[in-house]
Amino acid sequence: MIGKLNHVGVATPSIEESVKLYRDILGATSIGEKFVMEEQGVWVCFVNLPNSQIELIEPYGETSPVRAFLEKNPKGGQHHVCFEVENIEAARDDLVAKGAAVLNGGKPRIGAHGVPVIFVHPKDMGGVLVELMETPTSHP
Ligand SMILES: C[C@@H](C(=O)O)C(=O)SCCNC(=O)CCNC(=O)[C@H](O)C(C)(C)COP(=O)(O)OP(=O)(O)OC[C@H]1O[C@@H](n2cnc3c(N)ncnc32)[C@H](O)[C@@H]1OP(=O)(O)O
Ligand SMILES: [Co+2]
Repeated sequence: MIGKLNHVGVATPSIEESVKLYRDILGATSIGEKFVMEEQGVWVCFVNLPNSQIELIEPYGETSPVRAFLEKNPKGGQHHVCFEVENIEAARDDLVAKGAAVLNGGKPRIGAHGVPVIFVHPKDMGGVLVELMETPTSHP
């Protein structure tokens, strides 16, 4: 069912500080502007790589889903992996039928690429928070 790895989410207490690591230490040359995703409760900034992206995420608002993660991991860390799927509802239905816990009641939200996304609880994915997003080109 899953297709390309779209991005790896990295939680950070400061996008500005993380950008310095990817730019100055690892030499990333294409880094986008920081923007807010209010509904998702995060600030987002993409580090663009030839074959994928690192999605830097910083909490936005009191109810941000990243807050608890940063309390446990104050310096930040790898937070989720995101795979592309052709159809988000079909993917969701398939996962639910297989007994996986799809977060937000299984209701897709619009993600940072402007396409619907869902998340699978890490307890059902061997400790890895998995995001699925509809392939951008397959979406009108
Ligand atoms: C913009 C968008 C995009 O790309 O388009 C994004 O990515 S937004 C990315 C940010 N948005 C999201 O993450 C939305 C989905 N995430 C969530 O709803 C939440 O963060 C949960 C994954 C349900 C975790 O919530 P919460 O911390 O309250 O934990 P919980 O009580 O349900 O479960 C706790 C157990 O899960 C573990 N746990 C929590 N976050 C984890 C993570 N990121 N990776 C691996 N394990 C994780 C805890 O250590 C704990 O393990 P133990 O029980 O062993 O101690
Ligand atoms: Co993401």
